[in-house]
Amino acid sequence: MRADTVSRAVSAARRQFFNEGRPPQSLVAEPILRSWRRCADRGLDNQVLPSLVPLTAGELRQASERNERLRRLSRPEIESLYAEAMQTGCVVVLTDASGLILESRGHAAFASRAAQVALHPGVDWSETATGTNAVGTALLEGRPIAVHGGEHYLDPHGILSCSAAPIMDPFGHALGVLDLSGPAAVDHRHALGLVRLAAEQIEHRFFDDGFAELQVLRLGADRALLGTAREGVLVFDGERLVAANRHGLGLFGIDWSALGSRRVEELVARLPQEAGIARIEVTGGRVLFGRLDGAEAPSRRVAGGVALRRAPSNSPGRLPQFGELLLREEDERALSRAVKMTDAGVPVLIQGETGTGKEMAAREVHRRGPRAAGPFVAVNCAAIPETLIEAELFGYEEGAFTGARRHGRKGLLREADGGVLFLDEIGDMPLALQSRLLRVLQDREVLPLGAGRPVSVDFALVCATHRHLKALVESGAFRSDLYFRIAHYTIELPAVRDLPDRLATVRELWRRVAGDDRLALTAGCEERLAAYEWPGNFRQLVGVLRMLAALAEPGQPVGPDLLPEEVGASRGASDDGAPAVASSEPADLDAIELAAMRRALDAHGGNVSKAARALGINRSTLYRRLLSTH
Ligand SMILES: Nc1ncnc2c1ncn2[C@@H]1O[C@H](COP(=O)(O)OP(=O)(O)OP(=O)(O)O)[C@@H](O)[C@H]1O
Repeated sequence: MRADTVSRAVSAARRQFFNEGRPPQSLVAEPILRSWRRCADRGLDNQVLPSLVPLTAGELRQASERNERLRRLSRPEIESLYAEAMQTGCVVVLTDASGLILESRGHAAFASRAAQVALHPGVDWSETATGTNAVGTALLEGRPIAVHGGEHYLDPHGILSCSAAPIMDPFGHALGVLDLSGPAAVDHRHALGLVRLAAEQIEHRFFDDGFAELQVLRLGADRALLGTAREGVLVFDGERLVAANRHGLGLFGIDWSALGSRRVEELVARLPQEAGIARIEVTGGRVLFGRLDGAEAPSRRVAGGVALRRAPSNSPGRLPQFGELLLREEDERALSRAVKMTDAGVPVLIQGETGTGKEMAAREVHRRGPRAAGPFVAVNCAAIPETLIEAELFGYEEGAFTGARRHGRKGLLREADGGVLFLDEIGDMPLALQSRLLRVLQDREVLPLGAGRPVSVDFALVCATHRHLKALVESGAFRSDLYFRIAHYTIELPAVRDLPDRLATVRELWRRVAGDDRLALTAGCEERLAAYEWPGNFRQLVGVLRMLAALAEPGQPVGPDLLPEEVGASRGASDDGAPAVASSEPADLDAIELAAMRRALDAHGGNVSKAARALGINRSTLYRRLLSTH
């Protein structure tokens, strides 16, 4: 009903704007209208999907390499949004600073529909290229934005509903955009809040390294915020403010243009002199809680920050662990043996359902083995288009085929020389390529396309699959000789539902994810998490825990009412009597979002502009959300 009203308003707005050439006052939010105007001024035709040529796989890889830090720091949030995307039929998208899609993961059914409008890696989603859309418009507006259905400039994009948040570095430059996109017909009202929180988490991670020589002041109106992504962070080089996160700037009502010019004394009366958390007087006589880490406070660094956020890695009574992986003891032993196997040149095959940690295990085997100083080259055999996989793996010489790069390409097998080659989803490798791979493994030589002579290679091989490889061999879909070549030593990673003590697993993962003793799960919430079957295994479980940590109110235990519906319903037992949210509080994400908006409004005396600013959304969005809930 509400969605109908909104989409009727948007249809009327489109009619007025595109057919009658007049501005649709108040029928769409201001940023959308601004964006429509920009597109119209550029002469973009709203009825035609422009032909967007995606980057080649090689060019995309180069773009990914250029954005390696962004991708690395975004990985945990992409994992948790991926879990969300799988549950809500969406895809999660990461772009670079220009709007080029670097990664897109999520629900296969929607991903293929999205691909019809070129929402896939290698395509430019800047506003200039694709008209009003969440990614491009968030980049231009410099803030999170949702663009639903007909709010997109191009008619064919009406099938999409997208929420995006720019990821800003500590100096105020956009590094990329995180986006959740799904079908327009489905109401994704909590998506914007989730991407905004995820972007904040990523931005916060940029302060974990790179500022060792400087003074890093962490501030919050509530001491429970310190150490979380919601703390304000200000970095001083001597007296001068040189970097900050948006919460830090927001506390003083300034923006990134203040970097380089503001001095310490213009912001705080006095930096803390003692280790640990102190009360700090800031401009205007306000008192905040703060902590100083940094060059001139080495003892403070030890006593203060890092320990608050990172739980000690050697706490007593820990579960068996291989690197970051939580495992059964027998799996830990099996993985230690795998390190010896790769050392001895024996290929290792890791089997397990999706999200059981196959890639993490392979990386750890590389990290612990004698080839740790060499490269780790991961190839997802299911993700590379069949037509490209040969060139990608084996490389080619200059001029080998039309469209080949000028100087040829080395190929991933040769890139892995001296290190570990990880062939993920090996069960999906086309049969013809299986023969070529087998030859490489036998001869330890690669023959690039168009090359006269083979080139010798030396890598350790780790393969992984979620498929039952033996059954594929029996059905003829996988070569038996290749199977016997790669499956000398096989490890089967367990599904979460098969772990011996799921409660202990949930607790240990929560300890890592929350990283803070002040964020606790209620016993009822823990029980439901332990009782659920977790079809997406650790990936899904970690994703849900990250979502809970992001939604948690500091100082309040997290109850089962914040759990996704299917997880919350996993057990009929009553809660432990210590619910995170009082029983009068709402029970789903939309309602939680609404409660957060109401609280923000209360906190700002009903001033919508201030409340919207505090929530990181624009005023008209806040109005729209509040009005749509009546
Ligand atoms: N055993 C584990 N202990 C802790 N976290 C885990 C474990 N396994 C997986 N994870 C979490 O799940 C995420 C996904 O892991 P990974 O990519 O290694 O799984 P996978 O089995 O290779 O999945 P897929 O088959 O879908 O590619 C990791 O980033 C991590 O957060």
